[in-house]
Amino acid sequence: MNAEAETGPAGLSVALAGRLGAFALDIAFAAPATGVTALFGPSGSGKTSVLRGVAGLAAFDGRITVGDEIWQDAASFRPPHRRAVGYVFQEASLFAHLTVAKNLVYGARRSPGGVDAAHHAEIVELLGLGPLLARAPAGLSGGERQRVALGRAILSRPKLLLMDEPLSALDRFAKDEILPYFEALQAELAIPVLYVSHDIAEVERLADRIVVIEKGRVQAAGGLNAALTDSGLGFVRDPHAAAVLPARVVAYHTEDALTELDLGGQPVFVDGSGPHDVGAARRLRIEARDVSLSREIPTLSTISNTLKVRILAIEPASAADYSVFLALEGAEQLSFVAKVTRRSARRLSLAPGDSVFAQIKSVSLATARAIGD
Ligand SMILES: Nc1ncnc2c1ncn2[C@@H]1O[C@H](COP(=O)(O)OP(=O)(O)OP(=O)(O)O)[C@@H](O)[C@H]1O
Repeated sequence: MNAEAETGPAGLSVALAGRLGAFALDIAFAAPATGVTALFGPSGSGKTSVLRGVAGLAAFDGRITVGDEIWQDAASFRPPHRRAVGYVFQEASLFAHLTVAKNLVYGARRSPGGVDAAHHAEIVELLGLGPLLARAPAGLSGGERQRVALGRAILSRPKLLLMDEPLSALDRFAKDEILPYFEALQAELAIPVLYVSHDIAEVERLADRIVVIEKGRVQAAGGLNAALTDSGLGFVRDPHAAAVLPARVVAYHTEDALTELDLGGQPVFVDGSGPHDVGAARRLRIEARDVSLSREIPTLSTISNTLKVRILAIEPASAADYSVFLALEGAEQLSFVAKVTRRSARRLSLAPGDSVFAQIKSVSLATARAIGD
């Protein structure tokens, strides 16, 4: 996967270097003007330090530009209060003595345009905050508090949204409840979002791009699909390793309750997901262990999703298995991975460059969100 720096003039560009005690940070990456860029990496790799540096809360050397604004370079350093960031932390720090309604407009009152009623109504609607407005923070659940914190951050009209593991303090149930709100909101945001996480399931659902950080350095950066299926990165070694691919809804087949999508020119059928808007972009999640390979079109099979693919590479996954890296025929930039036994790979004489058929046992819509470009 190649590091990419092309984001156009309105994007975010970050280059920071410096020390925090014994820890050395030296990173550079770019993010497009819209969409979610996940900063992903192990604990202590420097993710929070990057966000703090971007917000001006930690003083590193370097250069930061947001749209046409220079926040920092060799000659200048904007202090934190002059960097229009919305910052959402692990634990929402709401004002205990103010209602949700007043917490929400706290940031907006200080923003240049003040409170915009239409924007306010839209954010309240997207985050489902209406029923909470009169409540005090003390009575809210963890997920509700995070929705309020996110609403407040956005109503301050930031040029950049920073989210530092906003779901990590929540249990799985609360996470599942809040994720659809995050997805809906992020699809509407017209600013770059940096999202720190070490939960790959969150990244699969929310991110458009990934910057992998390790020991204070950028290990890799690129689009979600490319990162998740990069043999050089660790994602494919997870037992639940999955690729996430952009698809478009073509039709809903009422008689079978199946949604048909177009994946790089090939049809894919997804069940149980109800009617969808024809033409809408969606992301598909395909787990490597749900993919099997065949030399011929499997006709006598109950599996309905078969994709024409080309083998890019074959690598050992365990003593018994290989990871087979695949590109979609006709849309080679889209990739996914099959986990197959070494025995089967030998039996089929699988080799890089071969055209084969991938049968997908289970394919799901990872989220209601599309993958941004
Ligand atoms: N003010 C500081 N002084 C000294 N060392 C610091 C300071 N702030 C952070 N560090 C160190 O810098 C390294 C990176 O920390 P950082 O919080 O950025 O990592 P992270 O990737 O966000 O980790 P986590 O996922 O655990 O939050 C850590 O080793 C940390 O101990």
